[in-house]
Amino acid sequence: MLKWYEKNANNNDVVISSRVRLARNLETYHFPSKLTKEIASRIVHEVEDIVLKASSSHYFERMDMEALSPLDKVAMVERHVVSPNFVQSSIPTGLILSEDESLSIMINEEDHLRIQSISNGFNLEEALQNANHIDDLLEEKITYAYDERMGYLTACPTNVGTGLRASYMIHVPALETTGKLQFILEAIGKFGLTVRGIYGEGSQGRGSVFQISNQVTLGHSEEEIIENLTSVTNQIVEQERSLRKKLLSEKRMQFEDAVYRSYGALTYARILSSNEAMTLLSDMKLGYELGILNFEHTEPINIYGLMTCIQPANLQKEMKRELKIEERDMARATFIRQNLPKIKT
Ligand SMILES: Nc1ncnc2c1ncn2[C@@H]1O[C@H](COP(=O)(O)OP(=O)(O)OP(=O)(O)O)[C@@H](O)[C@H]1O
Repeated sequence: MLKWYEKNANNNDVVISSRVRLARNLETYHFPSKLTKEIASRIVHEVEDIVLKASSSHYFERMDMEALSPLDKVAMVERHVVSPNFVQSSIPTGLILSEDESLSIMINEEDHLRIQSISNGFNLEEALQNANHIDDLLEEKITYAYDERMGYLTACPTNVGTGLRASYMIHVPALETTGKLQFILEAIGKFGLTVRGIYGEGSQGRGSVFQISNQVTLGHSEEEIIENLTSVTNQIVEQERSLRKKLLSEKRMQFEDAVYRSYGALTYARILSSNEAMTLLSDMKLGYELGILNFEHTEPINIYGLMTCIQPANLQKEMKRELKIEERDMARATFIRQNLPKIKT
């Protein structure tokens, strides 16, 4: 089965994916930071039992976190399945994952439960629906830590209330190169939103990929949070699209030159770091979406899928062995050459 990021989606020229995550805790236990290993392990088994026994339209698998190699764990972080903190946890953790990796439940991350649902493209409704489905399923069997006045209780006060963080992963090369993204970053806090790098909190944007999400969960309903985020994201999408058109009409030759140079480097380079590859693939994605690059493939081209496969740990998994940095950069260039769609001449 294809992973969510390998599938093609409509309407994903700017919004690559939509994510909802719900933070939940079990009423009868301390938050994870105060748990003994024994209790943490009990929670893992309790939750796994409930989810795996419940009839569900999605196929779930229980991942044995202790059996996974460090490389497997980092590869999962790169694929946005788990957070970096989760794979470094000092207490027993659990992970339940759907086959296409769009749905996951992290057990004993910062909260007992982190339910995550990702949808390809601009589709937060679907992500919310799927997350709520798992939430309802768990709530039938588990009593959550909940306060009538405050809502869901969580380890970090910023998650109290709905426990919901909604986000869009966006590709905004035109806003970034013209410096306009900086203004957006400065203004966005007023709307209760934040922009983070490609791997969430504390990470940098790479290949002009960022994430925009709600900062506060208290005092607003799920619908309000999503409506606010979607309306601001719509404005960003419109600005990015009109800036792309403007750049293309005012500087077409420079634009085409930059796109073809990047495609040329991807086609012929023998050594590529992941940062450089991300920048070149970002140019290629932009050139493809603006109709500068026309590929032989009749099917839509999924460039974000390629961006994921060339990340250090996923590349090593693809090569089925551990590689030193220099070997990795060579393997990345070869992998890209072999998987790059051909342009029509
Ligand atoms: N729209 C999205 N599509 C795919 N992955 C996403 C999206 N938004 C966030 N992620 C991924 O989810 C993970 C967690 O992101 P982030 O740190 O922002 O969130 P969080 O779960 O809300 O955690 P915390 O509450 O601890 O800040 C990261 O790997 C991030 O890349």
